[in-house]
Parts: sequence; structure tokens; C-alpha cells
Amino acid sequence: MRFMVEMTVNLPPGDHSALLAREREYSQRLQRDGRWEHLWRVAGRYANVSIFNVGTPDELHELVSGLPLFPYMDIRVTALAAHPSAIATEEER
Ligand SMILES: O=C(O)CC1=CCC(=O)O1
Repeated sequence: MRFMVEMTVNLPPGDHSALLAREREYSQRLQRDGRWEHLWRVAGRYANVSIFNVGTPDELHELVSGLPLFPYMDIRVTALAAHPSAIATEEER
């Protein structure tokens, strides 16, 4: 199941380098294992748009709530369905 996840980061002022390093490590592990398919910066905002490919909504919730930045983010999740006009490989579906 694919989900579009929009994350807006609201960090208080300060040095968050250790937290951001943990966030990067966590997200790159999920990108490498294929569950975090896309990660894009929203131009001009401290926000991202991501595509997750996971088995269940519960799994998505577990992954997203485990993000080190989770307490500092507003997160919006949209479930995605196949578009009948999309040209996509079987693997992408
Ligand atoms: O910088 C962000 O958009 C927050 C974030 C999510 C995954 C990551 O590595 O950073």
C-alpha cells in the first residue's frame, strides 16, 4: 500500500545536530529497505513530501511515529490508489 506523507518540521531554535543525524540515519535505513520510496523537499519550506510503500496503515504509523523528529512535525497522510491511466511497471504498482 502506498501513502503520500507530508511532513512539516517545527523545531524550536537551538542546536539539533544530533537529532537531525538520527533522523537522517532512520530515514535512510527505510529508504534502503524500500519502504520509503521517495523523499522530496518542498521548495521554500522546512517540509517534505514522501511516498511510503508499506503493508498496512498500522505499519506506516509505526514507522512515522518512530521518526526522531516526530514530536516536532505536523504530519498528513493520504492513501494512494492506482490511477487507470498511469503507465507504470508491475513493480511500481
Ligand atoms: O528535513 C525533513 O524534511 C525531515 C526529515 C524527514 C526524513 C529526514 O531525513 O528528514
